[in-house]
Amino acid sequence: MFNQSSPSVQLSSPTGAAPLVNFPLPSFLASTPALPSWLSTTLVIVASLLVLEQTVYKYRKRHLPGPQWTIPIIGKFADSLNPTLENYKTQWASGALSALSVFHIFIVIASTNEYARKIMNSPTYAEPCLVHSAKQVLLHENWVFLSGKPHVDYRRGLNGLFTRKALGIYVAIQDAISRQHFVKWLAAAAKNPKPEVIMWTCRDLNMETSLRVFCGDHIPDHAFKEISDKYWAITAALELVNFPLALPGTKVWKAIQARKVALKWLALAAYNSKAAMAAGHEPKCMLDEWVTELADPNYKGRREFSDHEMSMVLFSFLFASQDAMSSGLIYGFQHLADTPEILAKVREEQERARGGNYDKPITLEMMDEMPYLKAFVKESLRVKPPVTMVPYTALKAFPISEDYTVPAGAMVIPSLYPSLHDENVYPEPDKLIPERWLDEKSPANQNPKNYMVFGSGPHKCIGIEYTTMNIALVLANAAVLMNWEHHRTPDSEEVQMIATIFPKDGCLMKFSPRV
Ligand code: HEM
Repeated sequence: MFNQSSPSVQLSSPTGAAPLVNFPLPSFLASTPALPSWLSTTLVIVASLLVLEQTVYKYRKRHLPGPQWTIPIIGKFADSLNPTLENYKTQWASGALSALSVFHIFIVIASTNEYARKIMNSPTYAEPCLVHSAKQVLLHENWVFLSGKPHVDYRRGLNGLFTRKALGIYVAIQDAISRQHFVKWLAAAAKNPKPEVIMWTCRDLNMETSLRVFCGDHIPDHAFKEISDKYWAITAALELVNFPLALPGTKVWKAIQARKVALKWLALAAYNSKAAMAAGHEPKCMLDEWVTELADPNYKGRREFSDHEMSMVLFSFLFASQDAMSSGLIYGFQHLADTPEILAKVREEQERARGGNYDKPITLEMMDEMPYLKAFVKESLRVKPPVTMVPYTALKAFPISEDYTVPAGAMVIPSLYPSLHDENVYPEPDKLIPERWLDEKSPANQNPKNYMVFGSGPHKCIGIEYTTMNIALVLANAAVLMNWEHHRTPDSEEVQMIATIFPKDGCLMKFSPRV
């Protein structure tokens, strides 16, 4: 195909020194005098652009493991459309840092705990970009995209929404909603002798819990349904890199429409909450807590938040929690069903902590008496971490190691999964062993930096206590009110990656009342 005596395209290095590449043109281009000049010019331009693309890729990748060439224009787009944990495991195994490219977005993947934490703790070099579509979906002005001091200050103002006092309000809502959903689950199971996929039922439970915790009664019931029905469009758009234009009909466009609906209702809730608190009502949800805190004369931070701004904050919480929490709940159910000895211990603890009275709503004080359940939740999230990696963007050239600098503008992805499956810290890393969290001297407890389920650094998850409390509470009520059998399939242990991770078969369960 290539002829040594053909003319060549030369590309200079950025320093202007020797050419980086001297690429011979294919002989059919060089020696076809019959081609019209416009066509040969076009072909030369196209060939030059293709060569440039490869050269830039190789220049950025340098010695990192990864494909030697990138597929023209789209790169590894096909893989990013259908990501698998197996492919990522191969990528992680290829090196502490490795590279690939999708739609000209150069991506560096970090697999070790050291590099993952370095990326997440270097705010001057890198900031979270979540996924490529996140700014379109969440809106550019959303607080989660702030960095440095403005981010720290804004976040400090939100910490009041996750205090123990606030969690005490939320726990009552979570308890009531989980019971209502279990009644529905049992009624549906009584009518249908076959096991059912719990992927959707868990997502519905989580959506209603989140919206009621965030908004209480400040939005009507049909708003829950509308947000819930449309939310899948947002999940579906969370590919690492999407088709670049949000044209009508594309996944990102559909996600934007769903966000508009959610923001409309959340802003109405903010408006109603402000009115209710001004009228002297008791705080009953997260918004009420927020509005009350802002009105407290001792409160030091910023006091004015528009309804739209509040709606964007709540939407950031919904966005951060809907997929991750649903994943955590589904694997919680699956893990308990697959390990009856652990479920038996959870039930024994429930008996002790609740004195056998399961009609009484769970309180935070009761949850303090459930260390085994909390250890189980922590371990279940470790074995199957909902978030396996968190994409960041390099704000400037980022000298991540002695011999490699991530180019400015590249995506740089700290992977969480490998840290959570490090066998030096978690012997038998794929095995579910809640006890490893009950022994303070265990390697798991001695190496807290490896527990990356919620990230690390200034953007570490703000909802950690909220999350563990909610998953623990749902499983606590489920364990005492229901029995459930896992219908195992060849795909039960296979992982499907849709923003977060789920069992590939959707997790088939058969529920029955516990009498
Ligand atoms: C199983 C459930 C959850 C998991 C696994 C999870 C995990 C994470 C991870 C890995 C990050 C990125 C951290 C980083 O960049 O260092 C994050 C950020 C965040 N999470 Fe969560 N999360 C969960 C639930 C929640 C919930 C329930 C909320 C809110 C109610 C929430 C709110 C947030 C927010 C707002 C951020 C961005 C924080 C910032 O930029 O400062 N998450 N979460």
